Amino acid sequence: MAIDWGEITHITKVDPAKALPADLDVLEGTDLVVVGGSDGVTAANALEAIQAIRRAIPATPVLQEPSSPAHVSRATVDAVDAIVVPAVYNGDRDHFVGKHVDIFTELGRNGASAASELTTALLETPILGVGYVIQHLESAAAATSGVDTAYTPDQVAGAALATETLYDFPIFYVEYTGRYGGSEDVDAAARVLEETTLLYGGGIDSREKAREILAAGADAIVVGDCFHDDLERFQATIPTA
Ligand SMILES: CC(C)=CCC/C(C)=C/CC/C(C)=C/CC/C(C)=C/COP(=O)(O)OP(=O)(O)O
Ligand SMILES: O=P(O)(O)OC[C@@H](O)CO
Repeated sequence: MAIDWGEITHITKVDPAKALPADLDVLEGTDLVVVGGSDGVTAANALEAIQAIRRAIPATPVLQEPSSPAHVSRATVDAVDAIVVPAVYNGDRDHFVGKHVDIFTELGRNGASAASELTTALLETPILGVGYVIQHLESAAAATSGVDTAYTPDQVAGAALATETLYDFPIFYVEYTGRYGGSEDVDAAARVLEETTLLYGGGIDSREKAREILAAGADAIVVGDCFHDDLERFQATIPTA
């Protein structure tokens, strides 16, 4: 299904290494689901989560965000609307360039010989690059990506502008995963972006925080932990019309 980013204000990030709530109807109000995580993810648990979400909300786009090639399989790729691939501006070289060249080297090699099932599936599926700035230094995402320094708001704006004018990724992501970072970075990024979709994630667990981030200019908020930890709070993060 085509994704109309202009219509998306609430995104749920589902970690396949964590248990899903028994009743997934709670996802009814979210506009898009991303399946991904840094620790304990496998292609098998990712597929299980994707399939359960598809069954619960068949009209909602579902994306997979692998943080390693081991998280994807022919089945996961076939089951989602797009794959999102992070590139971390304030991470180490591997997590902005190295891993991407590795994965496409592998895909090219397979494509040139007996095309593997996974290569074929990937080449038929939209792959969206996401420019990330990871601002919570104690998070698993920061450890995974070699992030040891947070960006100032001016640098966040610079990374956002580079995303739009140089790298041409469709999405820029201010990532505070596990901690609420407030609206300053979003405000800085929103001032320079015209076309690129601006996402904020990290510690959103209330209507007030959701509103603050959207009011600062994010196109959408991403809610992760709260979906796994507290469904009542999760529901409060879904903006009502
Ligand atoms: C296209 C295919 C098949 C695979 C891509 C595999 C690659 C190259 C992935 C990119 C590796 C990379 C840059 C990882 C960054 C990790 C990241 C930004 C994770 C996002 O954080 P969450 O996983 O949501 O956060 P927590 O786990 O901390 O909650
Ligand atoms: O888990 P939380 O803190 O809600 O963060 C959401 C998302 O940004 C994780 O990638």
